[in-house]
Amino acid sequence: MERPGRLLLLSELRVGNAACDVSLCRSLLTWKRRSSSGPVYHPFRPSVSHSVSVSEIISVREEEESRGRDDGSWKKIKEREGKDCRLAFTVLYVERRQQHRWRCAEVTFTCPEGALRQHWVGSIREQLAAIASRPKHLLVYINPCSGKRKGKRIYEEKVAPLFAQAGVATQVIVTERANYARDHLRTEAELKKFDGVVCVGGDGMFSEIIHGLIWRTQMDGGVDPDSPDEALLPGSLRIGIIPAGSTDCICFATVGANDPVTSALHVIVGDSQPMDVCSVHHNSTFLRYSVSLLGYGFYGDVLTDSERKRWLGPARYDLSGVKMFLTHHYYEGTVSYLPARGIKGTPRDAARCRSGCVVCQHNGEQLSEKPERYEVDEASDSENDSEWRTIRGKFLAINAASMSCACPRSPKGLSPAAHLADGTTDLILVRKCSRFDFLRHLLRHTSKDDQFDLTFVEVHRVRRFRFTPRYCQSNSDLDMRENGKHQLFSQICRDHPACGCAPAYSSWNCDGEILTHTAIDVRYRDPLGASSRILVEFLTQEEFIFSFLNLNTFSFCSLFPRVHCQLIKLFARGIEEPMVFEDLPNPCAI
Ligand SMILES: Nc1ncnc2c1ncn2[C@@H]1O[C@H](COP(=O)(O)OP(=O)(O)OP(=O)(O)O)[C@@H](O)[C@H]1O
Ligand SMILES: CCCCCCCCCCCCC/C=C/[C@@H](O)[C@H](CO)NC(=O)CCCCC
Ligand SMILES: [Ca+2]
Repeated sequence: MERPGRLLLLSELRVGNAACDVSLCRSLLTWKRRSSSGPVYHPFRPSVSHSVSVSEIISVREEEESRGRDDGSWKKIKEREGKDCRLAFTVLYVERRQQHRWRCAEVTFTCPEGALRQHWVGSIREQLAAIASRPKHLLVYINPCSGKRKGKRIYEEKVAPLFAQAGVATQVIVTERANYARDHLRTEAELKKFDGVVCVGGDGMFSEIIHGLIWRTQMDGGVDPDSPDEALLPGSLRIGIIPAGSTDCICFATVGANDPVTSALHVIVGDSQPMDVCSVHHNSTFLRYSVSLLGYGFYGDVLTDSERKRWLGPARYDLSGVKMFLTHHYYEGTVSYLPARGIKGTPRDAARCRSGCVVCQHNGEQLSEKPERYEVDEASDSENDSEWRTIRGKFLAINAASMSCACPRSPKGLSPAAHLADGTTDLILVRKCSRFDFLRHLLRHTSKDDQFDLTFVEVHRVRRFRFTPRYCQSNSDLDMRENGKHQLFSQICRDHPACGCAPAYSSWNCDGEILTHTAIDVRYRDPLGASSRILVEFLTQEEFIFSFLNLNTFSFCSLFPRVHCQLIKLFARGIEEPMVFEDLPNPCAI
């Protein structure tokens, strides 16, 4: 029962034809039909109560007589009820639908007198204004080329009206080229003016935003993003994703749906979901950040192949997926990893990362409370350290999933028990096996069966890992020149299958972007270290050869990813547990 001291307002108002007891407490707006009201008194029908948390109210508006609906229904209501519409106000709020979708519902209350309406509207607005986490000014980037190229329309038709209703001001930028948003955030955007950044697009667009924001934060804070040992500074701006892409994996895994209206509502109510970010390095060179999948082998090859089929839209992944499955390439090399210690959770848990996840909370606190220990541990990390484990073999896929990677194609994701914000990534190794077995593994991503319960699959929860393809194992940049040539020719052979030469290298799929030599451009600002200079020199030669042969992929030999716990925050709350039956909204309630 609500303590009387917390009750702000209690009135008898009408909702449609029904008289209702309406109350506003500090956190709840409730309206309950009086059991004797309505056209027919029904002694056995229980009076129905609705409650909306103030935190999920989008806005409140005063109804105007002139706010005409086309059919003049306001006039009809007025005549029917004998009421003055100027005494009515409407509350817009979040309503939960199936499959984690949210919609904007509304309820109109009619007051017996104008002063009471003012009191109600004023009180609700005051409550909303007191919610500090709600964004008031957003910077919005729209990728007009994402997915089915509907980003602009989705924003204008579904999202902008909601932001306007909620009084959220926006500066909207339609990108003119790839990396436009990233570069704008890095150099030009006046970030102090905004409470958050929203991207309309797919995972690639989200990736641009985090690259821009994380870079800017490190520059402003004097942190060297190249160093794999330096702790990165968390940014202050939250990021919203309005899904309009082909996979929308980050949106799906943080909200539970890839639905623009749902995502817009999560932004409006000011949700906050921390997320891990994996920084990928080659020696002392930063390459890219990843929040979802860092994949070598199958997913690298699917992505490389699908990029040539962009014109097909989202279907390109299906076609390339089948093609690369039939091709059945495996890659030889060494995986080393640093198992995550002192944390809760394993990749084989039945429990899932859900809204308010205790595993993420626990591990996040653990890492923030003991940063020194974490740093000391990391400083002593080396391949000789007994903590590091090494596996050599032939692999069809090497995947690191920093979160589940759930998406419409695979609703439970690549690593169903992975966590959004626990400071770890799940390293999944799929060893060479028959096509039939690999198909069993892949198909289990779409069913309830456990994709890890197979002899040729292993999964480890790690903080850092390294993969070195066999032909790079000398691991020296100078040797990379020779290996680069090897890579170059195996690439040619891949494109000319008649010669029967299997490629020695795959590409890295980093959140749906191929890790190419162009990744290196983000680090030119600093004086280069000696080994990096050799690498860049090498890359420049390769760039020339690649562009001459029109080949655009390049695989870095040894990659060194490291997870940064809860580095960024999204306008999301994690996937909510399904509601119990009684909580479901009853459309016939009043
Ligand atoms: N104006 C633009 N013209 C061309 N490309 C752009 C433009 N703006 C952004 N891009 C690039 O388009 C690429 C794909 O965008 P995005 O990720 O939004 O869609 P998608 O690939 O269809 O979806 P997903 O990543 O979910 O599979 C990104 O790499 C992004 O950098
Ligand atoms: C023979 C076929 C059997 C079918 C098996 C289906 C298995 C589906 C697993 C889906 C895993 C999605 C991983 C998500 C990765 C994203 O970070 C990335 C960016 O959007 N998307 C891709 O790389 C796009 C990669 C899409 C791969 C299908
Ligand atoms: Ca994680």
